[in-house]
Amino acid sequence: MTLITIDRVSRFFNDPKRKSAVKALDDISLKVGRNEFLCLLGPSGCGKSTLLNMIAGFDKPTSGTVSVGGQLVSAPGSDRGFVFQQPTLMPWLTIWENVAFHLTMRGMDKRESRDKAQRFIDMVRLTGFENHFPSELSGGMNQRVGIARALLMNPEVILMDEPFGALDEQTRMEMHGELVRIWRESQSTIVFVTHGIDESLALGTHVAVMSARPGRIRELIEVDLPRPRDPTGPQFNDYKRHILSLLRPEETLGVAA
Ligand SMILES: Nc1ncnc2c1ncn2[C@@H]1O[C@H](COP(=O)(O)OP(=O)(O)OP(=O)(O)O)[C@@H](O)[C@H]1O
Repeated sequence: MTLITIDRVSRFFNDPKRKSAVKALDDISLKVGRNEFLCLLGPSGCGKSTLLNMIAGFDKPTSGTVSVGGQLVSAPGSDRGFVFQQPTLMPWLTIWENVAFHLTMRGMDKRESRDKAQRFIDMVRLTGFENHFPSELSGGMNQRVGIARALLMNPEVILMDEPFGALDEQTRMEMHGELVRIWRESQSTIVFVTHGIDESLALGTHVAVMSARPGRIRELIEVDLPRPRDPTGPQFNDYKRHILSLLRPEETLGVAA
């Protein structure tokens, strides 16, 4: 069942200094089904974040439409949780207060919001760190707090913009395993921006490969690999080779010539 529909979306940004317009996205159409894990993959500047921001309602298409759950997106809403590249936690609040931030902002009683936050603190495996402050946790742990905060609102879809980009390789791989477990447990739909081919293949049920600016969808690939995925396995490498050929068509032609 389709949850997100991106229909013929283009986005131009005005560049007043150069008196020109930047075409960031060109006629993008894409459907994301409920419970899917879609990775938006492409080179730097191809418009991945711009597309994600439109699903979030932070930005609007120049033409075309984005809808979530059959509703046209025109502004941010609690049906869409967002996890940023940096965890964006409030350093003066404890972990549980950060996770429960949106509830307390809405005036929910402290005890009730603490109880609600606990389920998600447990889910991201931070039990025991409830009263710590962000500065006392590692980068990966803080990113888990950001994920718990997004999950708490029980959104239809979780939007993630390169959330593990700042982590070391080993922690990133550990976070991949955790995120897949959380995605399954919470039965959520995830749209995840990355420029890592391995990362997209480790996580996604689908990978939308985008071309360099102006961003277009080169191919939507369904990833039919068992989990946990083996990044050294032959099938994984077949997918990787295919994605590389989509991302570097000019270079491939150059080599062939
Ligand atoms: N607010 C803005 N004003 C002007 N140009 C913008 C704006 N936001 C994005 N762009 C341009 O749109 C294009 C796409 O940017 P975007 O950040 O979406 O790419 P990206 O694929 O997410 O890149 P990265 O992987 O480096 O984060 C870029 O050329 C960028 O300069």
